[in-house]
Amino acid sequence: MYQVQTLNHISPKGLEHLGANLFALDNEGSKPDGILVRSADMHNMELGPQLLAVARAGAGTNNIPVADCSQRGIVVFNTPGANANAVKELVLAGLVLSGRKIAQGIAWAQTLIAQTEPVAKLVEKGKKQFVGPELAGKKLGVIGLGAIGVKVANMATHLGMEVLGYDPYISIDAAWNLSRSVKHCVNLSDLVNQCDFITLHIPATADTKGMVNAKLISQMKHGVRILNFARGELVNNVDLISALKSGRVGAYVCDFPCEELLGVEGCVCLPHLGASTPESEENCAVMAAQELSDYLLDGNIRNSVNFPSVSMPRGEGNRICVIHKNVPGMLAAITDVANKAGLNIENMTNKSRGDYAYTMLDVTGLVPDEVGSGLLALPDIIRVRVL
Ligand SMILES: NC(=O)c1ccc[n+]([C@@H]2O[C@H](COP(=O)([O-])OP(=O)(O)OC[C@H]3O[C@@H](n4cnc5c(N)ncnc54)[C@H](O)[C@@H]3O)[C@@H](O)[C@H]2O)c1
Ligand SMILES: O=C(O)CC[C@@H](O)C(=O)O
Repeated sequence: MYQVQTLNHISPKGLEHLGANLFALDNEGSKPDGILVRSADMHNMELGPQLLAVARAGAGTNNIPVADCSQRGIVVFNTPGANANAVKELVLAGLVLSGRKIAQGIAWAQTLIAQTEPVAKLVEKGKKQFVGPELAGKKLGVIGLGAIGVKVANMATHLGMEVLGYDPYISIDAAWNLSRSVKHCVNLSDLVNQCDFITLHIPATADTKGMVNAKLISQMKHGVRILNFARGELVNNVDLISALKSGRVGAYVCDFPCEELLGVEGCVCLPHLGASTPESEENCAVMAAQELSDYLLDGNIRNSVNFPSVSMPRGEGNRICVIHKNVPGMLAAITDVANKAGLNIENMTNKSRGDYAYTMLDVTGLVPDEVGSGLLALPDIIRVRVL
């Protein structure tokens, strides 16, 4: 029985994929084998030696200590694309909110109840302060053309916008899905200096944190409207607030409120609602639970952010799963231990990713305990499981 801890609310539709006879859900989680998480910050969490995997029901994994997990042989999964439509739809709202001063208009309309003049008269007198531009005919810059960025870019072409995209690491799949009317920018300056609206769809990493700063803003068009449904850390808030005050930035719509942004004129903060639809919560939970179950029960890895994708159909015998360093001689050393134990290797697969690699052997015959201990005694072996 595997113990699974949930650190956030995970849609019950996803949890149904963890069969009650094989998995025990334990929210106190003293010694979980697997963790299901959404946005809970795991950086200061103590991760026990028994922990095998963390499945993020969502896209961003910056709340998880991924490098530390890799070193300890903990597989981290995410759910690529599972919430992309939900975010795309909220970006549509964000585009309109950034231009038409809707949030400010709604807040103002609420104040009219206390006035002496009739509300309808006050509305017609006051509405001119909330005039804002249409989207059609304007230029939208999409930074990051992954699962969400591609959907946003394609949607914007249907709104009559001219769309420019920047992503030096775009995947082949994403490129195939991108509308051919999206203009490809080879550098960021080329995108930011011509766009009326800019939307961010990149992960928060050491390279991207604080990417929207005074220097980049100085290259943008005066009055540019910026949307951030990716991560708060991508934007230097001090620089952004000063640009909002000077009018260089016309509006900032973001999904990541923080102390300094609240109450700033021109800034519209949503409470991290990008993925908050029943459909997306369910998609993410189902995908994350399936990934976790497939790894815990059969050792297969799909959609990991720190280990390679490795899957093999399960045969009759035992399966030996080995997480190891990506260094020469490992396969020979692993198969040598199996051979010495008299095991016949029926099927085998091995893949590497960066500094790490994963090998699975399907063997006939019972696997003696000394195989596990023999493998673990080898240099550069991180984790061994016999399933
Ligand atoms: N607001 C929300 O609730 C919500 C929901 C989902 C995702 N997100 C955030 O949005 C991000 C993107 O999600 P996704 O599903 O599209 O992820 P994704 O991995 O499919 O796409 C990210 C894209 O960014 C590109 N990229 C990376 N570094 C870049 C850089 N320096 N410049 C330009 N492009 C760069 C990658 O090549 C990739 O194509 C996530 O990492 C997450 O932080 C937020
Ligand atoms: O779980 C959520 O509500 C947000 C998820 C989102 O930030 C993501 O990166 O996928």
